[in-house]
Amino acid sequence: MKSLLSFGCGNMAQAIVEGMNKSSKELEYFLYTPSNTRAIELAKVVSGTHVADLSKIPECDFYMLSCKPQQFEELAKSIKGKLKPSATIISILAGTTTETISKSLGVSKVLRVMPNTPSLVGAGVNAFYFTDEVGSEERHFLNDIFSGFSKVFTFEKEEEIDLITGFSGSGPAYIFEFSRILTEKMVSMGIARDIATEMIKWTFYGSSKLQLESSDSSEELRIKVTSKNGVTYEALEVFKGEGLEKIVDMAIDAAYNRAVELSK
Ligand SMILES: NC(=O)C1=CN([C@@H]2O[C@H](COP(=O)(O)OP(=O)(O)OC[C@H]3O[C@@H](n4cnc5c(N)ncnc54)[C@H](O)[C@@H]3O)[C@@H](O)[C@H]2O)C=CC1
Ligand SMILES: O=C(O)[C@@H]1CCC=N1
Repeated sequence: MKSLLSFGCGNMAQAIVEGMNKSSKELEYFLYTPSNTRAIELAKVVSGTHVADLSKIPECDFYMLSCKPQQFEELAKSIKGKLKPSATIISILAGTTTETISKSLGVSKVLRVMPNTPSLVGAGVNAFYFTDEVGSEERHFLNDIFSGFSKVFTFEKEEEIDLITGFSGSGPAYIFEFSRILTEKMVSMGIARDIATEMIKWTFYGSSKLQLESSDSSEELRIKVTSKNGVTYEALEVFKGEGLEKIVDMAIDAAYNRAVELSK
């Protein structure tokens, strides 16, 4: 059995570790957070081991960096030179490059991942970039483990990870925000909150399922909903008139610029 230690057990690490644990029994988990609480909680959920402090770090096959990019420097200082030398580092940090990780930790085998939170329910999207030093056996193992709870896309150019961050990494937040706005509008028009919440959730779920299972493009699927002189058309005209596409374009550029800023 291989082992993985996660440094940080926040929202994203929890989604990945729980996703892994549900889909595979090939890993033993070690969990660390500075304040202990969430590491203890996650250790219980995945029958793992809580690491109380960094004075003695267990020898593991994989170490996952799961703190915020801004917390990495502090983490790196506390773990440099204490990791099993043959281990592969998995980083989920937005922006932070494999070069920074390699230099800060004195390591060369790094998998940089851009995950997303639907990993928690087995429907994540994970983008991979490996440094050259990661061998094919580790690449296959990691690909299999992550594929158990997500769709894995491997990129050959590291810059592409920054590029896709504002799409698949941040994407769930856009969906949840759109979902929130629709739900609130429905409630304001008199529909009971619990009914509105369920109806919007199912509308998103059904639309995603249809999009995945249909051979139609998203545009064709949209056209099939939009009756001539009908209801949907009026709503879509407002989106068009108010510049929804431009707004999305600007938002994605802002996300990308931030990812690039974090990589410096
Ligand atoms: N939340 C998301 O949807 C996504 C997050 N990410 C990346 O995942 C990483 C974590 O994000 P979240 O889970 O959302 O943040 P979070 O704030 O929920 O979790 C951060 C975790 O790091 C721990 N931590 C803080 N300082 C530390 C230190 N010095 N050493 C070890 N652990 C430390 C915290 O205790 C906490 O458990 C970030 O780098 C982010 O860029 C990437 C894609 C999606
Ligand atoms: O907001 C962030 O910086 C991270 C990266 C993508 C999703 N969460």
